[in-house]
Amino acid sequence: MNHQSMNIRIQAPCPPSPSSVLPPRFNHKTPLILPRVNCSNEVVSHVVPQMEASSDVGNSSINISKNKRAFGWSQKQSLSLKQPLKNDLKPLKALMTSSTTQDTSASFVNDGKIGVLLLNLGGPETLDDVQPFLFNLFADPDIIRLPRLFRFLQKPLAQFISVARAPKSKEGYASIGGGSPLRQITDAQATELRKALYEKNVPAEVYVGMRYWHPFTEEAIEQIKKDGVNKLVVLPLYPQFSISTSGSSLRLLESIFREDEYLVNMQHTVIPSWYQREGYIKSMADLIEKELKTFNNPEKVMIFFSAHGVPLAYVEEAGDPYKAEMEECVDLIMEELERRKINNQYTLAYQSRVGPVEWLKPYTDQTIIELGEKGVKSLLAVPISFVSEHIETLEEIDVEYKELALESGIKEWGRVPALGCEPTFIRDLADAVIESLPYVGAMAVSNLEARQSLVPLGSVEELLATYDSQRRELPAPVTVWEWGFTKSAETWNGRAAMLAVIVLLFLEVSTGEGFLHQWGVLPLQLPLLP
Ligand SMILES: C=CC1=C(C)c2cc3[nH]c(cc4nc(cc5[nH]c(cc1n2)c(C)c5CCC(=O)O)C(CCC(=O)O)=C4C)c(C)c3C=C
Ligand SMILES: [Fe+2]
Repeated sequence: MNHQSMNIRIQAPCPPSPSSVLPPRFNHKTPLILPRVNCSNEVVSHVVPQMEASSDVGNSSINISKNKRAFGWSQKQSLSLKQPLKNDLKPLKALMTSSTTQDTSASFVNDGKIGVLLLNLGGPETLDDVQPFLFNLFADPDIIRLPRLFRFLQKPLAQFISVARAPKSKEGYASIGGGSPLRQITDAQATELRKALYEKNVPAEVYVGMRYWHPFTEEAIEQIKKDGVNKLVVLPLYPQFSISTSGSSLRLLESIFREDEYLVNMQHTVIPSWYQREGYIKSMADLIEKELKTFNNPEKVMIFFSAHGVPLAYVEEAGDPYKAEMEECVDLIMEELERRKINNQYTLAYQSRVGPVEWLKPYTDQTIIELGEKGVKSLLAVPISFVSEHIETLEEIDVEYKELALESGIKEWGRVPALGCEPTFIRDLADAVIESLPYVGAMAVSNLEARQSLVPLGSVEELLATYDSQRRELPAPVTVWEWGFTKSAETWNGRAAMLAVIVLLFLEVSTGEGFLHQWGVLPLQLPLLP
């Protein structure tokens, strides 16, 4: 990635250097909070605890330990700032307070029009949208990665898989009311975030850019340009970073930025993940604490964190920090609960796998069965990877997993709602945005201290350069053949079938004849994305 071509304006004291990319693991210490689904219009008072912000930026260790205490951070996530900070690193001071500071905002708000771009996945709004939505999803090389030689088949394959999967997906969406609630909830979150920013004296417009359905990221960017935004904070609505979610959206954004005169000159910064923010952790703990009280014996309930899975190779071969961030997130929530004298047993599993390859384990369905076998009687499901209700909470958890749990001997079942527009959460998102403002346009910071600082901020291209440099081609899931009815055999059969499909598709596309043409799947109606 060519940093020069992005023409970032550097505000930081030190010039950019090739070593200025963020560390390989996107384990950034950014703060945030989230609340619940009822996006009301209530006016929210500012209750973020005021922290004692030292004016002595030079003595970083003192500042940081104060913050750690105030946040109640664990030893595990303590900051590794060993060297003293330089006095000229002013933005860091702002980032060290969770109260986010009217004074911080004042100095950055006045000279420019601020925009916040919320990135999300998007979902079909009607049943007719389901197949084209799935096409967009499977056409994304960050979701299905074909070997270089077969890249030209990405769209035909996406068409094939989306058509094949659409009936099952449609059933799911039909059962939750005929479409995904994602757009409505994300719009409401944007509205509440704008209000929260305004209440903190930071007037900013908030935009929603979806990856696979309306309003597409491209549409949001057009609006951002029309509105004359010149300082942009990019905030993916995924607490934990994954190549398949935030990474994919940032990659798209980077390609849009690269090709656009206006955007090349717009200052921006990115908050790549924020699962470790005090506000988010406390909001999750609040929801869990509240839901536990609905059980007959709250202390006997197994807290069951269920995260959306990703293929194992993303983590093991491509360096996706998703699993590590997820585990740390769960630890932080449990530590917060322990501080509240809630010492329940807990577990983490991964749901929603698709396709023939191995995904992150343990799988949610298998874990539920095992817990039933072990005699667990009460289970509280906690969706952990996403902050809105969506098909995988409303259908997969509430219907499929609940049924499985009851069949497996679990007697009492509960589910924590997604955060949605919980006021504490939205306020913390606003704080995260405000804390990032000093970094808008300043991300080519070569300063080691800044890169080690608590905030995982980075410009789009720097983040992606880092993650690209870590990542190799996604490998085959199994490399050795084993005889018998084994996992290996299953995988190789799957691969053989996939190869056959690819060859057939290739023949179809090149000859214009075949069973897909007979079924009307081909010729393709491709241009769903610009
Ligand atoms: C952190 C959240 C998510 C991760 C990680 C993720 C990875 C991932 N997903 C698929 C395949 C599908 N995802 C689908 C929908 C969907 N996925 C997420 C979140 C994550 N996905 C959301 C929020 C949604 C939208 C839900 C809605 O309400 O509309 C779908 C479509 C639904 C279905 O048919 O099941 C698919 C397919 C892969 C392959 C993947 C990682 C590589
Ligand atoms: Fe997904």
